[in-house]
Amino acid sequence: MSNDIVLEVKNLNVWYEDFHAVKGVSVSYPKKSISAIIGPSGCGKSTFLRCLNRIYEEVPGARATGEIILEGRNILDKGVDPVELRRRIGMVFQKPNPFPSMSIYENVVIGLKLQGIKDKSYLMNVAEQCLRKAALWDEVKDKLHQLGTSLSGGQQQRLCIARALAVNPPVLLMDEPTSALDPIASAKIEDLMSELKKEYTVIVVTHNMQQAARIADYTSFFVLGDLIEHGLSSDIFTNPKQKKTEDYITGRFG
Ligand SMILES: Nc1ncnc2c1ncn2[C@@H]1O[C@H](COP(=O)(O)OP(=O)(O)OP(=O)(O)O)[C@@H](O)[C@H]1O
Repeated sequence: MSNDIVLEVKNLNVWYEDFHAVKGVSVSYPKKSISAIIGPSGCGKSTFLRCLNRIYEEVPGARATGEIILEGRNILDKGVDPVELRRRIGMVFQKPNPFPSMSIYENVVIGLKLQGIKDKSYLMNVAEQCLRKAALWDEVKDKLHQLGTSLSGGQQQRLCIARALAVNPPVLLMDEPTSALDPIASAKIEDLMSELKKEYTVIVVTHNMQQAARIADYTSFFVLGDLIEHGLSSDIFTNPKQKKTEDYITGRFG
């Protein structure tokens, strides 16, 4: 695996019982880049993303074969602790999901507290850094002890991003992170993603092709569990190699 690659997926297959949802997908993710996953509803985008930090396992009857190599290990191996894995591969969901009983500050530092870190000044320092990285600090610095759920939807999503960053994962997964937000809040998250790629690798599922074209360096196009095409977004959106990709991006199919 080249040094520039942080995550490499090799021949990934996923089944829900006997339904084959992801079919032999191979793709590599370079460090410090944004990759988008696009495709029609039900094509396996979320299933694929959910394999990358193994949360697919929470669906009874779901199983995956193949390899997902992170830091030299196949994360699908039974010996890999999923809790530890999720500290290396963070995730942000479609609907902002701050912990409802926790303050803004507690939401950010909970991952570190669960690791046994108690030093208050260290925790406050990390909270500030992560809220700054999530472009939320200025809006919340005077109310860190209010409930996370008291924030607006877009602020809650940035809080969830800050929470994911607190354990310093090299890879951040985002499953339609802006689809529940208004256009202004969405634009803020897009700007934030472009900022985050200076340090992190971001892999995002989106229904919004304009969003993929705007922010993603690379795009994967899925249909019915197959990866039809993966490449530079500039190629996928202006000069796709596959007829199916062209039909999809021009709105003739999907
Ligand atoms: N928990 C599940 N049990 C059984 N089948 C599932 C489950 N989750 C998803 N599937 C099936 O797997 C396929 C891929 O679903 P997935 O949610 O990954 O698609 P998607 O591309 O993310 O769709 P959407 O864009 O609509 O969110 C679909 O046919 C779906 O019905």
